Amino acid sequence: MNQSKERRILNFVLQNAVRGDPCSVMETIDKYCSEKEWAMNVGDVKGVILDKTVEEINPKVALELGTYCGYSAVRIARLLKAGACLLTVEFNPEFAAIAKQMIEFAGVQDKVKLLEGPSEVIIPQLKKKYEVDTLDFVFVDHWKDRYAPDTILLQECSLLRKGSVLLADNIIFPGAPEFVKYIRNNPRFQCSTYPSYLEYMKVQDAMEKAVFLG
Ligand SMILES: Oc1cc(-c2ccc(F)cc2)cc2cncnc12
Ligand SMILES: [Mg+2]
Repeated sequence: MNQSKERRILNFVLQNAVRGDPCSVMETIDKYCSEKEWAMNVGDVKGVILDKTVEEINPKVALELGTYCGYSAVRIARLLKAGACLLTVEFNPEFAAIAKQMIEFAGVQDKVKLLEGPSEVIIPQLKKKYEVDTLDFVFVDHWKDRYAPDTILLQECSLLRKGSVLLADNIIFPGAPEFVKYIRNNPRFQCSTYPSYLEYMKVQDAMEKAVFLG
């Protein structure tokens, strides 16, 4: 049975990156996906916006919606301080299996908890099953038509507190119009837009930062 693109990305990392070195893993994924096969990692350009947001917040508890191959999980986890953790949600079992190996190879597994399942099922479990109180940071990077409902669900599950920060990928391309409409017209969020480019492409994209006001 021929290999998936995600398996080819992982194999390229296993053969070319430095085990235990998150930056090496990120650089190797970016090299493969810009030179050989495009893939929907947040990438090295929007990744800097993600880095700066994580460094500014210095989250103790972070959530990622949409793990894919684990690129942004590695990217976020490498910046987390001792005792901080990232919960990352992936509903596709093949992607989750690849991401698990990617996260372990990068050596950030002690900071990352990979939760396999649909976000609408996992989010309501975070408090009781995963012992989350509130989330300091949420990276929204899964299916665009889940962005708005999951943001509402996070609020309904009391997972946001005054100052919690959401950062959403792809609000221009592929776009998340319902989410943008919801979040920018919601007085409980302070929004700002970060124009950028689609990963590995000369195509405009942007990230939306939304601070929950409580
Ligand atoms: O960053 C992303 C990019 C694209 C995407 C797909 C097709 C295309 F042509 C261009 C871009 C899809 C995504 C799905 N989930 C999370 N992130 C994504
Ligand atoms: Mg994305």
